[in-house]
Amino acid sequence: MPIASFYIQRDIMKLDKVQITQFRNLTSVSFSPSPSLTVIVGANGSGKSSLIEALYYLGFGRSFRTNKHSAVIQNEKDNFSVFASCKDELGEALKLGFQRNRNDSFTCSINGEHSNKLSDLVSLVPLQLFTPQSTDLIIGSPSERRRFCDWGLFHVEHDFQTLANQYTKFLKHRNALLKQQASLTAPQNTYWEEKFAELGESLTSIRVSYIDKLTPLFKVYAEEFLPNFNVELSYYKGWEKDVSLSESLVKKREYDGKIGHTSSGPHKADLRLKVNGVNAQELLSRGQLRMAVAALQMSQTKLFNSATQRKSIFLLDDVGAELDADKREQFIDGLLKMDTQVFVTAIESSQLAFIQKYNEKKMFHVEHGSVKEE
Ligand SMILES: Nc1ncnc2c1ncn2[C@@H]1O[C@H](COP(=O)(O)OP(=O)(O)OP(=O)(O)O)[C@@H](O)[C@H]1O
Repeated sequence: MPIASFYIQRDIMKLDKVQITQFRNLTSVSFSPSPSLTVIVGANGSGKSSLIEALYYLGFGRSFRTNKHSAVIQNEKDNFSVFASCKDELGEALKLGFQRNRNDSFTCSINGEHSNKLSDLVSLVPLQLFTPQSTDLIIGSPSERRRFCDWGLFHVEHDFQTLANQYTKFLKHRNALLKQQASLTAPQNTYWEEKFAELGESLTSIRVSYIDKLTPLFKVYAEEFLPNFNVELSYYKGWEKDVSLSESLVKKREYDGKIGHTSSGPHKADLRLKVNGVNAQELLSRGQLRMAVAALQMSQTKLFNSATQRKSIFLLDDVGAELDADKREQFIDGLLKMDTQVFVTAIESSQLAFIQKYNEKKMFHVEHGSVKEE
């Protein structure tokens, strides 16, 4: 039986012990985070972001800083590993692990059972990240925003990943036909386009219904974080309005043939954010863009909680950068109110003076790759 189906009901709640080995400058680190707020403080280069990056591997199987897995493996070592123990919703212990080797192979483990299917692990660890670079969600390419929606769908809709994988397979096949300049209307090829259109429409309807649920939640957070702006979220499905995907594909066949790939479909979709009627990046300051990202992520957290009855994990790296004290507090307050397990890094604890008010917190100090509880 595949591990994922065995563990399908075994949703994790909170990480209660973390062990990181040979990850950047973290040779061997072990700590027990708070189920609520964990604060990690340390000087530049001490290893704070590395610790966040290692946790991120449990939720995504990759880094948010580099595409080269070998860059995070400690110099002169052959692999790194991250282990975490947590309780599932029945209160039973669950042990999760991820190991990546220099030869690029990796292993996920769930209660000692090994798997090389990443989704087995990451489906158990609903995790979001906020860093100073998170403004890419708004100013970056549409793929960033599709990834954002798809994170929610992956964790909320059981069939989403299978559908998305099938769609990608048919997209690749249609693109291959276009590159070979094959006739898409030839009897042996029509199946591919028809099926591609059908999958594309299904993927779109699942995304549209997700965005419909997200939008009212986002409105509430946007009013809180960007009170002086009129913020609107809309979804571009990836082809022209008022026609079906199949009609759009027919219309663009010649054009697609020239460019050698498919120009219509949910792989071209986008989530658009307008502020006072113009694109958000044209009007908002960097700090305000970050607040818009925070509002998007908070609404995603809220939707995740209500759709699954589960709680998620939130990593906030370098929270002092370009978020003023009030906004930091508002952000962390909001996440903790939703019973999210929050990890925050800062260079100095004075950047987080407001955390005194939280009872259930733990503070750690990172120095030259070692972590001590304060
Ligand atoms: N593969 C590696 N092996 C060993 N050390 C590494 C590796 N990659 C990076 N480092 C070192 O790990 C240290 C920790 O970096 P990290 O980015 O975690 O620091 P940080 O505490 O977040 O600092 P800042 O506040 O400047 O962002 C750095 O000194 C870096 O040079």
